[in-house]
Amino acid sequence: MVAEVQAAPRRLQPLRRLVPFILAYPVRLSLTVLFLLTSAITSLAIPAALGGAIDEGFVAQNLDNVGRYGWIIVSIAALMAIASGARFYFISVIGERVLADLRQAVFGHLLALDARYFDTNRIGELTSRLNGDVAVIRGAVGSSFSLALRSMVTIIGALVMMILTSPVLTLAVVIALPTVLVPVIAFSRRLRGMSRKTQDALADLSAMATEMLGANRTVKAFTQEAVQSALYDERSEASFRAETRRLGARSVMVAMVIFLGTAALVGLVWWGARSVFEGSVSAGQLAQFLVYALMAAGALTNVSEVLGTLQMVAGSTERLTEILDTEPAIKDPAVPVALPQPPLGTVEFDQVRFAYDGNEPVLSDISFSVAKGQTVALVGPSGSGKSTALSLLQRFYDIDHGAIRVDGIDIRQVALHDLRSRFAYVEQEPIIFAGTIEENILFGKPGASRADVIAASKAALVDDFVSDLPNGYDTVVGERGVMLSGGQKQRLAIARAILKNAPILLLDEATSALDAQSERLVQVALEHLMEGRTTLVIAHRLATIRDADTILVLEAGRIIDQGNHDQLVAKGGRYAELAKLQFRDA
Ligand SMILES: Nc1ncnc2c1ncn2[C@@H]1O[C@H](COP(=O)(O)OP(=O)(O)OP(=O)(O)O)[C@@H](O)[C@H]1O
Repeated sequence: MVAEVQAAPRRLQPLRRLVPFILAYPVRLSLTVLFLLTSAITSLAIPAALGGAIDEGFVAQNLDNVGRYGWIIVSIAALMAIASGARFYFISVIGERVLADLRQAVFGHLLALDARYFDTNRIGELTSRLNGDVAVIRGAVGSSFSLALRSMVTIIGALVMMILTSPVLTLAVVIALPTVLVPVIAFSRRLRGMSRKTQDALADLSAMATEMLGANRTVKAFTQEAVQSALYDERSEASFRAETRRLGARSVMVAMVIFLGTAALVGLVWWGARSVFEGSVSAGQLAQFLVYALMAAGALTNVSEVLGTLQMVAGSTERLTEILDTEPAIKDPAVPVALPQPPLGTVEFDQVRFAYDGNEPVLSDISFSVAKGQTVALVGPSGSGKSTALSLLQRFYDIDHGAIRVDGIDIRQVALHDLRSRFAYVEQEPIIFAGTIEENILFGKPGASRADVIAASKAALVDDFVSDLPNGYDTVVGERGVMLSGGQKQRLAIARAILKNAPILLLDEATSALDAQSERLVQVALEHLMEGRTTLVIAHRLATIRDADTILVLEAGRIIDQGNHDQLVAKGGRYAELAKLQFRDA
């Protein structure tokens, strides 16, 4: 919203950011300029030939000359047609190319941004920038840029030809010009701020649609259809009103240009007729001059129209470059330290303290270590900071104090890719993508062979249900895996983690129990996954913590107790209470 206030004085400046994208294609750009100039020059030659036809043909009553000039005009027109077509093609292709590059750059950059960025920005708003704003630029880069360039060349060319044709008449035009230009410029200023506002309103709208459509089951379950629909209507109406205001202002501007332009033209014709009667200008010259003046005026109108569009493009470009300019807070170190090879699989938290956005610490003074192959269970009431600990280990956020080490190396000294390659993460609510079963498993290790996928599936007991599906591994599972049961989704996520074959397993156990049969299958799959790996598990099942080498009991972001199950039970106290209340099958 701050940017919206700043958008006005910056005017078309954001467009400069598109320049490097365009300059990346020098050959296409040169061809565009070549055809642009050819089409402009040829279109300027036609009125000159017309003037000749009038003076040497019509006024001199010489039909041969009329024919000769006719042929000249047709030849020029042919050249102009070819050049115009080629110009349209090349500039459109550049437009599409720039667009694809921009879209790719923004998406790639978004994926590289850190967790905190996504905590504070709405996903729907970001996808709207990626789609809506890119579309605005697409609409303009091909047509408006082309029109703006062509109009500018035409204005300059026509002006030169006007001076060559009749300096006196040109002087008259130059004197009359400000009466048209001044109001137009004043008005286009008002249009500026309006553009970004309408874009923001649109982004808001599309963010809401993305969110609500994604959550359509929740909407239905809470019978929120009418309420959300009304809310959407309200915002849609706001967007409509903003757009209407902008269109109104733009229409007034167009009307103004038409009226002032016509009035100026009538004055010019009168002044020209006077010059012809006085004998200082020939009839052919006047006709020629008027066509140039009309061309210049037409081009000027185009410029005023294009200016409105370009301001919109500037707004969209700005919203996209804002993303490109956002530096990820979590980055690779300048000189990354390599993790040991082969991996040791050890984890160490050393007096770690962390707070989300400078609030109360969510974790304080957290110290523990996990040896190779050990299983450490994190338990504690909701909100005690268990998930946060796993996020910190994967460096989704940077800690405020202390150190986290993997294989003895501070994770801030390691390249992010290397660090995260060391973990297999199984989330509480596994994320399943809209593709096929195989694609979902391959997410763990892109490029793995079908045989490896099947081996992982077998270990995760995914193979069982996949072989019953009509399309097997090529079965499309629907957005977020809606076509799979809860247990199947969990096993699919486990297969993905098995395929990744990382030395350290991070497991966030599902809180809700599946039915006994499903639960048993998931358990077997998990046992296969944990085999030979160091495991950090946020445990909700009694069976899991019973098997853990060490249990860390968290409360309000601190480790209040640790030991194995039997030791902790023997101690009584907080753990025993938790065990009674919190753990499934307790
Ligand atoms: N992205 C975030 N931004 C700000 N605060 C957060 C964020 N994620 C979690 N918190 C806060 O941090 C605290 C610890 O949350 P965390 O998810 O780590 O707890 P948890 O022990 O895993 O809880 P649960 O068992 O309910 O998942 C909570 O008070 C929560 O509100």
